Amino acid sequence: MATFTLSLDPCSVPQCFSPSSSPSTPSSLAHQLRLDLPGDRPKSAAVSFSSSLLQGARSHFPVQEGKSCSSLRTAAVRHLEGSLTNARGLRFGVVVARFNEVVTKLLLEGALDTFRKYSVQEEDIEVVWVPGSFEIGLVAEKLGKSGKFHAILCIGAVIRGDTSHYDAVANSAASGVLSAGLNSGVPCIFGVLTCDDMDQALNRAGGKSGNKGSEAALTAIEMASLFQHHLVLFCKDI
Ligand SMILES: Nc1c(NC[C@H](O)[C@H](O)[C@H](O)CO)[nH]c(=O)[nH]c1=O
Ligand SMILES: CC(=O)[C@@H](O)COP(=O)(O)O
Repeated sequence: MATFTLSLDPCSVPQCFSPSSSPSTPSSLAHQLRLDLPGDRPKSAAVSFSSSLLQGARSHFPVQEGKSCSSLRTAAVRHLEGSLTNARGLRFGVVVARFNEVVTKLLLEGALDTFRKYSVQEEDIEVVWVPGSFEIGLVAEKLGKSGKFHAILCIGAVIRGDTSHYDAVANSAASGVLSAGLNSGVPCIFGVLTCDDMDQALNRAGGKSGNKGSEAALTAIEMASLFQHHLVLFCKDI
């Protein structure tokens, strides 16, 4: 077994990944990423990463072996993937549009329910209401840049009317959330419905097509975990 130790300057870890309420704070010790690579690693082997700085007691995170891509997993290629099982301690901002509130409240309920089921603590969730989906991106970027959250979940419901207004709001919401993530370096998740009518929207807010708020919360947890547990050790500038 060959062991490689990679030392990282603690100053290189972006502030956004050391939320102010996190139990671990940067110390003068260098981060150490140890990769224990068996000579002939079996297909099912997981690579583990340790960081005493970032995780404290939660310092050992095996890379998840994805169910769907097992045929792509080889001994030589390292796969990094966020996990849904290590959500305790992750902090989430949720931006919710009031427009079509009958729908967005249900999406938010689904999201909060999912956070709870995956052990995200209520005190680690901040919900910010905005007038409509058009306003989501700006607030998401602000929250992302605050350094207080591991991911931002954006919730809205754009429902087609008689004019082209729908396209403007739907496209702006999507590009706003995308920009927020790119500009802040914090995952911003798109939980905004874009529907032709209210029936379509209600079906996706806890009706027969599931709850997209809940699905988006899962995406938020996975992305937060990917960044916090894996990428932060590799990518200084993310
Ligand atoms: N029509 C919908 C809107 N419109 C409002 C805009 O989002 C925005 O608040 C207004 O243009 C002021 O900037 N918002 C939705 O979330 N859903 C809609 O269907
Ligand atoms: C999506 C919407 O924007 C909607 O409220 C606007 O309706 P309309 O196109 O009939 O003005």
